[in-house]
Amino acid sequence: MQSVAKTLFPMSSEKIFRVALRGDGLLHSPRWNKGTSFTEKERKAFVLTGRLPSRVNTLDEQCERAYAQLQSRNAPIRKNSFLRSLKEQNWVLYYSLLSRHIKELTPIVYTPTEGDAIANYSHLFRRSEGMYLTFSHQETMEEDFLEQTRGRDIDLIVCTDSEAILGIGDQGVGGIGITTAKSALYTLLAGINPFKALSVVLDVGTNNQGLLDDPLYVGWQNPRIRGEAYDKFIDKFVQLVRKYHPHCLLHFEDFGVTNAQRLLECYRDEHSVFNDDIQGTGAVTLAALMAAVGVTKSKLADQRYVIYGAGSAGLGITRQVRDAIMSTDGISREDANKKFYLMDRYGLIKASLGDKTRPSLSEFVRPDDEWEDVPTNDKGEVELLEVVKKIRPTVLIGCSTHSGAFTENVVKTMAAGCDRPIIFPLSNPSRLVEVDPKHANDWTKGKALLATGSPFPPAKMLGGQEYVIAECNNALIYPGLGFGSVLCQSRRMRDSMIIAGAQRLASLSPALKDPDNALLPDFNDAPEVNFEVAIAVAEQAFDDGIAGVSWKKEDTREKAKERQWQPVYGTYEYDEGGAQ
Ligand SMILES: NC(=O)c1ccc[n+]([C@@H]2O[C@H](COP(=O)([O-])OP(=O)(O)OC[C@H]3O[C@@H](n4cnc5c(N)ncnc54)[C@H](O)[C@@H]3O)[C@@H](O)[C@H]2O)c1
Ligand SMILES: O=C(O)C[C@H](O)C(=O)O
Ligand SMILES: [Mn+2]
Repeated sequence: MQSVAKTLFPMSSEKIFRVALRGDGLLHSPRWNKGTSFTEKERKAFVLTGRLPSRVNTLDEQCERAYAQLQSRNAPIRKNSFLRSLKEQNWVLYYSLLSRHIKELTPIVYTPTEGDAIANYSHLFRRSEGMYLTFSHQETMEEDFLEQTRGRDIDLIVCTDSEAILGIGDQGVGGIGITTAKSALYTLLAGINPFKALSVVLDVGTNNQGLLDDPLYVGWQNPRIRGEAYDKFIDKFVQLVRKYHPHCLLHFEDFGVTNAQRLLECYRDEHSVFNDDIQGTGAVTLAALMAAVGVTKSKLADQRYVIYGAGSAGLGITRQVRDAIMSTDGISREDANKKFYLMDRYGLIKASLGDKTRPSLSEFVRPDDEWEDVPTNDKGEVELLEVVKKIRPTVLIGCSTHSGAFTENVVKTMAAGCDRPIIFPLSNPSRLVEVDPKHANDWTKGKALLATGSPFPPAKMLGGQEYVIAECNNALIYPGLGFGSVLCQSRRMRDSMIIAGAQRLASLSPALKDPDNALLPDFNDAPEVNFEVAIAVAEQAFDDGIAGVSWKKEDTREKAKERQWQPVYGTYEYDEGGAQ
């Protein structure tokens, strides 16, 4: 695939906008501001002549200047704050710059750097972005919500309660940063109009002691609300979304493991809701696994899976792959369940763990008698090495936040038991990875099929050639899944739509053509890939009879192109009754 930004975002637009803002109001609106790109005619019409230096720049020139300014900052976190400030000033310039340097700049505005920005949110704070709905102010929730959404046709709402941000845990109000990052990627990679997207932090307090003790913390300094009061607060918010924006996609991000699955089940039959950590991660990992079994010329059903870290991502992956095994290989649910060995902080999930495991894991609990002959640690837990020795897994997936858990011994033992071990250390940010892919590659003499959650440099294969480490991050699929459902106004995000998206992504794997190539498409191609995913999702909604639009399935591709927001300047005409 060739450079995507060029095909998706042509560099000129004939669009004419009627705009009501003038002067400073216009220059301070990131939606409308063009900075030095306002034409002579616009400068006169919008009283900008004395407010701007005389030279009119093209968008290319603006991007060149902004890129040079960015390069003068060395630390990724400083680049992150520069780009945040650019987003506050001018959306077209921000997204245009990112789309020209996707692979270089995504890690700056998203994982891993955004993790550092979130962890330091209160200290780096300059300006608010998005919507802050706080438990202690819930009596004004509806007013607060309407204040920012009135008159806006919202397509997408990304929300978090910040309990499990990336792999860095409870981040309190700083979690707003993951919602704005996820939302930015919806625009960058799928063309969701940023004016139609909303980022929301549901501030229900925090159990992060560092934040509770920090005098500069900007969120609600109170222990996390739990139980019925929490459920009511979340429900109040969801019902507002349903009431005012019945067609929008509600994306849940980084909720804690005790709430994520529960909330998804609670609302998915009444609104288009999507949990990225469960469903997005499940879908992208399924696509990577489909590609990997294509390389090993086997089937998903032939594998023995060890899933290390049975939280939202671990269980989401397990269920997604289990469902695919059932539907593509015609195996019963019970038999498909048996192919998975789930592990968590108490070792292998087996029956005698009792209450230590969550009810949602019940289908995958291993019987105790299966493990009677296996040594345990002094707490009676079965550790990863023992599981690997006994099961001889062909697939080992990490989503535990346990950095370094896949030790040399574990990886070498696995490699001794199968020809091409499939090893996906998916924990983010990079420093939490279960094994550095370079080590996994060396310890398996280049035989491992690898994918990680954050970007890593290529490894060297035995013959000296480079092995590109696939970036198995949900960003390769969630923008497309979301855009697909928004496009066809399905009002539900069905499993069948997610599977259609995963299959489309798998069909784009470079490893299909060359087994030594990466398991997933390069991140530079993420816009094109997400576009294809969106088409597959919308077409599936038509097949399922739940597309809510008047056009026909055959028109999906064309409608998708029309619907995409592009980071290019239109032409403005002043109109008192125009857009603000
Ligand atoms: N690559 C991706 O697209 C992607 C997507 C989602 C999550 N993730 C990453 O996966 C990790 C988990 O995310 P999540 O949303 O599932 O979080 P989560 O909190 O729901 O789950 C983490 C699970 O790991 C378990 N765990 C913690 N320490 C462990 C240990 N030492 N050994 C075994 N298990 C342990 C926890 O008990 C919990 O069940 C994070 O690092 C996150 O960044 C990656
Ligand atoms: O945000 C990411 O990079 C992926 C994922 O949703 C995560 O929580 O790690
Ligand atoms: Mn996440």
